[in-house]
Amino acid sequence: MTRRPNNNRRPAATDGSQPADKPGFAARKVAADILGNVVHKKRPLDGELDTQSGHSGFRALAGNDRSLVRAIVGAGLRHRGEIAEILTRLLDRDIPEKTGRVLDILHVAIAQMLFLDVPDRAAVSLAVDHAGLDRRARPYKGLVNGVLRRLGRERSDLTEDLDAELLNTPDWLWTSWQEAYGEDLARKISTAHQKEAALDLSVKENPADWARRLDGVPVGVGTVRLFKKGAVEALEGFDDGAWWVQDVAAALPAHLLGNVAGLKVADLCAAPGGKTAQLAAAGATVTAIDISKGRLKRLSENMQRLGLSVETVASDLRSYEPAVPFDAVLLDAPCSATGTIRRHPDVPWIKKPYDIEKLSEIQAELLDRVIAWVKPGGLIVYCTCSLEAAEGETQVSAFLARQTGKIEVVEINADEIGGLTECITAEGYLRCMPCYEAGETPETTGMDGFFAARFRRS
Ligand SMILES: C[S@@+](CC[C@H](N)C(=O)[O-])C[C@H]1O[C@@H](n2cnc3c(N)ncnc32)[C@H](O)[C@@H]1O
Repeated sequence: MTRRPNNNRRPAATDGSQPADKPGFAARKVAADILGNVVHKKRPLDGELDTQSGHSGFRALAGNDRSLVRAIVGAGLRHRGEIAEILTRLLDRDIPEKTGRVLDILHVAIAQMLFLDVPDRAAVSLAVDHAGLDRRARPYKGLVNGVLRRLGRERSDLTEDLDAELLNTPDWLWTSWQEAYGEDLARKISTAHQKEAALDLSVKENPADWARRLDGVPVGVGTVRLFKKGAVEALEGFDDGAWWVQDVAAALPAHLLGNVAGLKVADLCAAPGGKTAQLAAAGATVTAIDISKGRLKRLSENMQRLGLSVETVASDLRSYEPAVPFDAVLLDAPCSATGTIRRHPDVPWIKKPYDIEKLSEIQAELLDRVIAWVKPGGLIVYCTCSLEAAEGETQVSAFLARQTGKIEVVEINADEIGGLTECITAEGYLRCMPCYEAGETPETTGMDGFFAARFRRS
């Protein structure tokens, strides 16, 4: 009987060791898997990188390899359009679908060669090993080797004239930003997305003192910005519940309700509780409502650490009715989260225009419902961490047209948001942009894209 060749046998490296055992191989393989899961299967990156419930290969890695995976996937997503364009310059024809992970392997290698401090030699050799060990990619091992070596040799020619801002933004998002803000601002937004965000903390009190203690800078209103990396749990004040992680822009909407001490405030779509904590720390009696029991559990854990007491309600706001109206309402509506791309570089590649359509329908429904949940004369703040006008400015225009006479806009003043005049629109709304700065800081690290509008019930 003639034996069929065993295509699944692992090839040995020249020194006799298996390529899969080489240092750094496991991290590259996991990076290609995760990149593929995000881009092709639309799985959120945070879920894949969760150390408890994420990708099994990621969970099995040591700490330094996990950091490497985060860096590779982050660069691969931030620069995805540039990498794809470089590949079209390198390849004579498209790589067919049936080649399995070949494209992901190439993206991972190019991300390292062009955007991380990894020697070409290591990136190329591990990519070639990976292709050799993957049953469907194996026939393309030579192509992977040839393409990556050519990139190493002809790097400057192949990367010339790349329109990074345009390439790294999916067409539909580019069109949306260009139509809403013009090309110049669309480019600045895209440029800001190439850079990782700083670590922003909302402090319960005394931001100047906490900035000194944590080696940070006070920005916005009650935010301390840090530029060092590392585990937040190890920072001073974490165990004592002195602060919580929250982008400077995300911290602004809660301030728009003014002095909430002694008021009954509904925090709608509250989990994991960044704004709940602000309101409770400012002395409000907070009812935090969210559809997700799991996320509310996290909110409760967060409040416990912070020593804050709030009521939690698990409910779909599309059917919820309060027993009595609140003094004020904050609606942080579910949205596309395109304002958080600096922190979540997967967002452009997992969201679609259809998501914006569906989400803006829910936002409109919630906006119409909440008017009755606040006492006459009470304030409603609506906000989204989105750059899309459909979830911000045009959403609110349509709301005002539907509810004429029942509500009025209360314009936002720059003094209420730490003097960030750039973030106030002509209509008196809040429009934060990733390319805006939150104050004078040693690094330009911007802020999340956020929209907020304030209304008073008639
Ligand atoms: C942007 S997040 C909220 C962030 C939160 N406000 C904070 O500051 O930490 C949106 C939240 O809306 C919740 N949500 C989505 N649809 C909902 C609905 N129909 N009713 C209630 N909550 C909903 C989600 O579970 C999610 O926690």
